[in-house]
Amino acid sequence: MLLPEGVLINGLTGEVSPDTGKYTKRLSELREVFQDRAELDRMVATEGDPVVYEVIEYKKEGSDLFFGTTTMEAGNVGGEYFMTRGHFHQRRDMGEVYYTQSGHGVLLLESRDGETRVVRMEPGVCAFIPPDWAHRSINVGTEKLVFVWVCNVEAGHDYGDILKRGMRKVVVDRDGADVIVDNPRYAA
Ligand SMILES: O=P(O)(O)OC[C@H]1O[C@H](O)[C@H](O)[C@@H](O)[C@@H]1O
Ligand SMILES: [Fe+2]
Repeated sequence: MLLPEGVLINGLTGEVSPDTGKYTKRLSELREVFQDRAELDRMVATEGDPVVYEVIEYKKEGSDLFFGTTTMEAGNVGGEYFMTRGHFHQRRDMGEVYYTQSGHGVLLLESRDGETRVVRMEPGVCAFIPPDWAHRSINVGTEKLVFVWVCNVEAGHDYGDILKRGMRKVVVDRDGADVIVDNPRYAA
């Protein structure tokens, strides 16, 4: 029998206590994700391959739900803000919840038929990600972006389409403001 438990989450650092697993994504592992690969290579070589985000989870064998945090560093690659890979769920009938704790971000979503939506990620905003919308989070601020996510353990990740083609829109820095523009590399 699974037992109830209170899990302490630090909304400024993303620390989860207790946690059951974590991983870090560094810039060199996200080469397909960014437009300016020469600049990315330069940053990897000269800036010590910076951490872009860390995921910490709390998952109990036998449960239908799991949750955790994603903590995104501030930064950009040639003006394109640090972002997650982005994915659809393998299970097309399963959505997700993202509850922003600190920082400033953009949640970029794309439906199967190519509609784009944006939900601003600000502390206190709980984003509803409906089933079958691809989702990517982007740190557009100057501090860490920390959010709690809650998902069904069966949802799974489908990275294929997004890693291959990118999303239709990208979020870039223009004179300190975040703007959403067409992805120059997007190939339908
Ligand atoms: O897996 P990515 O698209 O790079 O996003 C990183 C992570 O972001 C959120 O925390 C999701 O809930 C995770 O399932 C996801 O893995
Ligand atoms: Fe997801």
